[in-house]
Amino acid sequence: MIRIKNLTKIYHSNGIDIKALDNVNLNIEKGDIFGIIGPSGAGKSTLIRCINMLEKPTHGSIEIDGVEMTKLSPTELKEMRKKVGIIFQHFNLLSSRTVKGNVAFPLEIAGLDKKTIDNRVKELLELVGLTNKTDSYPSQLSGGQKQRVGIARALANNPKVLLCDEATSALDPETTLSILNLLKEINREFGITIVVVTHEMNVVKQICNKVAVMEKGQIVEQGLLTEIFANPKTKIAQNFLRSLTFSELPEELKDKIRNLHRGHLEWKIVKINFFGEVTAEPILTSVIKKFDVDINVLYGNIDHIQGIPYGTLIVELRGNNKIEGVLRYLQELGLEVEVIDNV
Ligand SMILES: Nc1ncnc2c1ncn2[C@@H]1O[C@H](COP(=O)(O)OP(=O)(O)OP(=O)(O)O)[C@@H](O)[C@H]1O
Repeated sequence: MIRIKNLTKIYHSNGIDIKALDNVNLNIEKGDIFGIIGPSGAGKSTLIRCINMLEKPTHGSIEIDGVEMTKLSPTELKEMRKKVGIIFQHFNLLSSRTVKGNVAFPLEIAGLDKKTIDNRVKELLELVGLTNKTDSYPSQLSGGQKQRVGIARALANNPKVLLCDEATSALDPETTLSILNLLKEINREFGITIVVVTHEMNVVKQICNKVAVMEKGQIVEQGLLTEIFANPKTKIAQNFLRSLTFSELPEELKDKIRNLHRGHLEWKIVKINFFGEVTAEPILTSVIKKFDVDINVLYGNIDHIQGIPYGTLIVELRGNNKIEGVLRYLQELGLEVEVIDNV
């Protein structure tokens, strides 16, 4: 559906060259919800804006549905852009137009007659759940409602691809979830391919089937979300996954740890992060059997991404001269292990 080959984008700013994209190669298949993640400045927005030629690549090729985007005339590009909708972090609505007027805008530009436009706008507002806001202005809407208008507008010309540039970054978690559910529904119902640029792993976790990780203008890792999740190869992907577990201990847990009765045995508080097929329970059982230590589970949190478990366990290990061996064993099993010294 989208084939990107050797894509490079260099910005020229105040006499210096900034290589925002450095030889990017990417294949996005029809029906994918494809996540592009990476830290600030990695080149995510530049990449998504190159896909619909809002940014002109310095070199390389972008093919959508068999059409080479970089070679189109202005008229051909205008026609092709109807196939590629885009939504933005700050919605980019026209403040002087009502909800209806915003959604109608691309249809007016396409030169459709008033009756067709009215019918299509009605259909779109029903789809995004905004029929009761038809005549409201953007300033009268919540962030989530504004993004729903953005989505209706982006879908107006029946695109094959929907690009989402940090589309939920300005929204609270609950509203984010409702927008992500709407995107999922659109993907399922109309088979629209969706490309999602985000710096939040949580967004990717909710909706994407595939993901590419970007760093310094390059794609450093890509594949099925489940594969990357089960076996992240780069440091940056590992860090993104870590953002799904918690880094700061809850106060109640700190109190609990401070008040533990220790006795005379050697002890350590250990945080274990696990992703993928390695699940916690059999591991703890085998540690107890193998090392003859006591394990006191202080905290546990397990969630799933598309059926794959991940989570955090905080345990107290007790047992003289055994603990270092346990830590090594857990690491060998591929678990991320951290000794918590100070709480
Ligand atoms: N119009 C521009 N002119 C000059 N440099 C730019 C321009 N747009 C982006 N850049 C630079 O290109 C690099 C990539 O920027 P880009 O916005 O694509 O990254 P990003 O991953 O989307 O970051 P963020 O998550 O902060 O939006 C950065 O170094 C940025 O400063």
